[in-house]
Amino acid sequence: EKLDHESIKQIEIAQRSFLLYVVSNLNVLGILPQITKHIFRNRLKTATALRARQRELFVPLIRAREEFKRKKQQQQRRRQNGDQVQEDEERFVYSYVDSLLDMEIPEEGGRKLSEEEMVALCSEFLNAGTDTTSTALQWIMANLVKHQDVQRKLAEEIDRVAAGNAEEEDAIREEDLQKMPYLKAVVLEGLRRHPPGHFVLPHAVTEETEITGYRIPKEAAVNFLVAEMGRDGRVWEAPMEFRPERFMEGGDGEGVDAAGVCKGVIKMMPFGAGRRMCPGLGLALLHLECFVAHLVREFEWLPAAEGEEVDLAEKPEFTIVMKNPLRARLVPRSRHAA
Ligand code: HEM
Repeated sequence: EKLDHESIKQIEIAQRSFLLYVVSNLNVLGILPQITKHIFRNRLKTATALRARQRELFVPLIRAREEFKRKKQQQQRRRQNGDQVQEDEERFVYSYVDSLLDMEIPEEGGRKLSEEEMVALCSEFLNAGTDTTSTALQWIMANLVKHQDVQRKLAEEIDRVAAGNAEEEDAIREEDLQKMPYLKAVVLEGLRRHPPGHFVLPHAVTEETEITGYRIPKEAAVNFLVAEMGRDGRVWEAPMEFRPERFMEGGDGEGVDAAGVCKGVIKMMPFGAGRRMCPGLGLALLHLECFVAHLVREFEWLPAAEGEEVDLAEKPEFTIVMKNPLRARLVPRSRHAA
């Protein structure tokens, strides 16, 4: 909140450059790394330079936070000792960086994280929490442009629920979102049809195991066909069609929860499953519902030009993005005209 626009822009550039470079150039180092790290040493050099830029941007912020935290802790100790402490205006809200500063690694003698490790974790956290959500949002809005009937039905639901809000209150409240089942269905359908990740992060088994006749060797990389699961014709009717109604009463997705599970069966898994499932699931759904509700409440989303079709072709980046990014014509909804 306190960073100026330019500093945020710099972080955005550093994050995006790092992410795109690593995804398209460093995967090869996973194969025989002892050899490939020499053959592709220039790629490693570029990635190291991109990481150095992140360090340059993040370390001052991490140190400033550490200092602020120390000051707050001192104030608290003095207050506990009965001293008069001048209240400063800034509240202390426990943040992700605070959790990194507090962390101790029991397996390594309780040592703290190094700055280098904190930079890497901040970078992963920022990418995990932004690229995924913005990709999902773009796919959902693209489908709303393509399916005007769905958009109309959604706009009606939003208006109906938000109608009771005070005139000057522009924002849709979090509790309003709970009363919008069709909005939830639109978001779930977006995640089913276009999961931002077509795979989860690679997993491995700690011991050799057998699953339905397949031997999984110890430490072999295991992954899941996330996108295929959501598009499986044996589970979903007309799986390639965007039909939020399927998540409503009587549909083939009725009862499917945010994690993609219905009565103990995993029908889709855009957030992964099990212990390493996405920890940001709740926040992501809240963001998506909140953004979609506001975007649809404020504007009518129309094709960019008469007869222009929305192209649903995919392109792999860090997530699977729209090959041709969404172009749309936005018309303010009439409630503003009054
Ligand atoms: C639509 C939005 C999102 C989708 C589709 C998504 C999806 C995923 C998936 C598929 C995984 C891998 C799970 C696995 O390997 O089994 C994952 C991991 C992760 N996600 Fe998300 N995610 C989203 C939003 C977020 C947000 C908002 C945050 C943080 C604020 C976040 C933080 C993380 C982190 C830290 C991990 C790694 C967890 C671990 O390795 O234990 N994600 N996410």
